[in-house]
Amino acid sequence: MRFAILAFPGSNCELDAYYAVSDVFHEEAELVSYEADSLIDFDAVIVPGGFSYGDYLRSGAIARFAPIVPALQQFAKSGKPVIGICNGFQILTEAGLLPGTLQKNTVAKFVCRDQQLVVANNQTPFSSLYETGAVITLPIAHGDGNYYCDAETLKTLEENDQIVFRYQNNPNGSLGGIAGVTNSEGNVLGMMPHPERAVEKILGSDDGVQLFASIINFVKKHEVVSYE
Ligand SMILES: NC(=O)CC[C@H](N)C(=O)O
Repeated sequence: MRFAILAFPGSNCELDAYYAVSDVFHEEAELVSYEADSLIDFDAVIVPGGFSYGDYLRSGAIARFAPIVPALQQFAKSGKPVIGICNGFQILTEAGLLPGTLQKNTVAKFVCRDQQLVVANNQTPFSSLYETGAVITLPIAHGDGNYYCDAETLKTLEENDQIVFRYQNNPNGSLGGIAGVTNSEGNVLGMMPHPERAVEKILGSDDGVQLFASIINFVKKHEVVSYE
């Protein structure tokens, strides 16, 4: 299968994602410029972390207008998996592909450390190989990771089982300790922690392995929806 890994000016985690997919999982990966206008022939898209456009205005707020974004929106509509990690999550909320927004951490600091998470839902293309309720460790590294949405949206997220990961010992003030959510269709995930930095024991954790393996399983098990 083929992963597209988007690269915006200021992205800095695209090579980590590329390494995880190609060297650890031996799947095809291609870096796709923010200036491209098509995602035809890809099976999954990773919107990686970083500081797109210097995080000016708001994290992700400028990237949302990049030429690749209409193709990303169309790709997401086709039902194929899209994962936004950290700045990628911020871009997906700004692009209207995920509910809610990411505000400044309540501690008003950039927080960079290993973080325990609870897998809140394993019935998604991104989490099927975890047990629901499992506690996993992934690194976090963000200044704007404080997830917020209005009360009605939170109710919908809970009723539809769209919350995939929650923090233990909430590091950033996120509503309900939310660390990762999907769209209502379940094929777009945004998460602040970095699974691509936790794919080998030597990195301190390999708890991100099941996440990528879940995506690969999902694509290989399902007939690929044709993309127009
Ligand atoms: N690692 C990242 O992607 C950083 C995300 C974002 N720019 C922040 O600091 O909140």
